[in-house]
Amino acid sequence: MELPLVREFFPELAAAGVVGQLGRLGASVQQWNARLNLISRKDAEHIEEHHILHALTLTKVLRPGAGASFADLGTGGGFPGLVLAICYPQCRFTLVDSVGKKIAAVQEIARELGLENVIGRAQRAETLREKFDYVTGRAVTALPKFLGWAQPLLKLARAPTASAGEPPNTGVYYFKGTLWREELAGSPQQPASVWPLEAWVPRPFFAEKFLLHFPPAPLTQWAFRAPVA
Ligand SMILES: C[S@@+](CC[C@H](N)C(=O)[O-])C[C@H]1O[C@@H](n2cnc3c(N)ncnc32)[C@H](O)[C@@H]1O
Repeated sequence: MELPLVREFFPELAAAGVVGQLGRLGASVQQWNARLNLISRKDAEHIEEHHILHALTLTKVLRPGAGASFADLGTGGGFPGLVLAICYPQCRFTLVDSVGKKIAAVQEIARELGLENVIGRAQRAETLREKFDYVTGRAVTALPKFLGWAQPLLKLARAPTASAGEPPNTGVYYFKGTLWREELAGSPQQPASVWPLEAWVPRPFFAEKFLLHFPPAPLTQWAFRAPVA
């Protein structure tokens, strides 16, 4: 699969030689989608923009060092997890979804692409007990609930970044529309950074879509309970 938009908006990835792998990922997910509803039919037709490009916006801010560990919660057809696994072969990715057949497909896609840095977990995110440097998610559940699953999975000690001297940027990365403000109103846990995706990919599909970053927080900060009405 040719990826002209990826080449246009992520020339650094073309230089890094990963566009071919991303194209094979797109083709493989489309093939699987014909058998199994991994992603919606409309999204499958626009897989480059809706899934690959969307997930790639994370590479504008992530700088994981070698050996860093990621959990992608509610990965569905492997987004953003599989895209990141291609971009960061030096890191380890645990892709989690409660639907077993989606994880079976994601594992098969990873095998077809020769991605040795991916493992799948068919289980509910809230039952995970491992620790990770990064937790990612898109379109999984409301933010307070997602943060409640994700924060306990984060290592509190910061992992090294790829370039010495850069600030540590581990934590939770979640994609969300403008609703994020409403969902976190009154919560002590506010994002440390909010990036509008349109700044990186100025196309209508990315309008009002954001990437939010929450650094690892001690228990007292993430265990927020909404006040009883
Ligand atoms: C709308 S899909 C999004 C999939 C993918 N993140 C994407 O952006 O294309 C939401 C996924 O979250 C999964 N999910 C929902 N609740 C979950 C939970 N508690 N633990 C693990 N996966 C969950 C669903 O099975 C589904 O595959």
